[in-house]
Amino acid sequence: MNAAIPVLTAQNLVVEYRQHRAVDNLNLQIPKGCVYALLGGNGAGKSTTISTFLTFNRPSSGQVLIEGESPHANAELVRAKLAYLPENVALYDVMSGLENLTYFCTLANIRLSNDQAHALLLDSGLQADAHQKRVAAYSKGMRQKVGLAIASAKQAKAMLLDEPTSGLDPSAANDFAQRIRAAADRGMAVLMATHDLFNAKQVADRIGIMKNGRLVEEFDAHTVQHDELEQKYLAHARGLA
Ligand SMILES: Nc1ncnc2c1ncn2[C@@H]1O[C@H](COP(=O)(O)OP(=O)(O)OP(=O)(O)O)[C@@H](O)[C@H]1O
Repeated sequence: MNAAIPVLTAQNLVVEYRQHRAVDNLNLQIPKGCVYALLGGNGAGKSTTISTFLTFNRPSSGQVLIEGESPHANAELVRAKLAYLPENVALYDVMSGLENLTYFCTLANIRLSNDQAHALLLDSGLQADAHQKRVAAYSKGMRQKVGLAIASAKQAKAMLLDEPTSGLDPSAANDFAQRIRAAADRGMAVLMATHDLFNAKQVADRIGIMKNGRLVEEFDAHTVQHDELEQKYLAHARGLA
């Protein structure tokens, strides 16, 4: 792949539900190794953007691209290149974390040895004594770690996360943020929709604020302090920006 091509691109993306424009001329580029946090109030269009990359929605006009190719023209791209962690990671409750990981990898034609599966779970932060326990007994944070292990095993080029830290206690949210950062540092591109400004500041390289389907502001996360970020966010939410 040409290194100059971003992993995830939205080009003049418009997504409409009947008459309602949920995403309005969105332009985004997320290169390898970048964590992009998409902020915005309820109904801003964040989840619709993520769903469009996953081909759950079709663009009304414009396009999304994965490494320069449209997943709407080649559906295989989503399976081969993306990992998706929704707010509640869908796993089989009757199986252990280890069994879920190997099962989902088998579906993706990836064979893991027992040692590789344990190593992936450990690397994703799931403590060893939980690997063989049924997922029914897992906390939300533990389920997410299995989701991260699946994403790592797939060697996904990009990970899409919707509200990943909602409902996690501060310590679990911090731990999760560090795992996301580590995945990006290994080269993954990450698009994360979140209401968690603290987490966004902590983990992201770029931050975009959406309102009424439009990207109203975008900046380098390292150039703003947490309180500035909160002020920017509130100014857009209150219509003052
Ligand atoms: N399946 C759907 N059918 C019709 N309208 C929808 C559908 N999904 C979302 N919408 C509308 O599209 C707009 C954008 O919704 P979206 O869920 O993308 O926002 P969001 O920024 O993710 O919000 P939240 O933070 O509440 O999850 C909203 O006005 C929402 O009501």
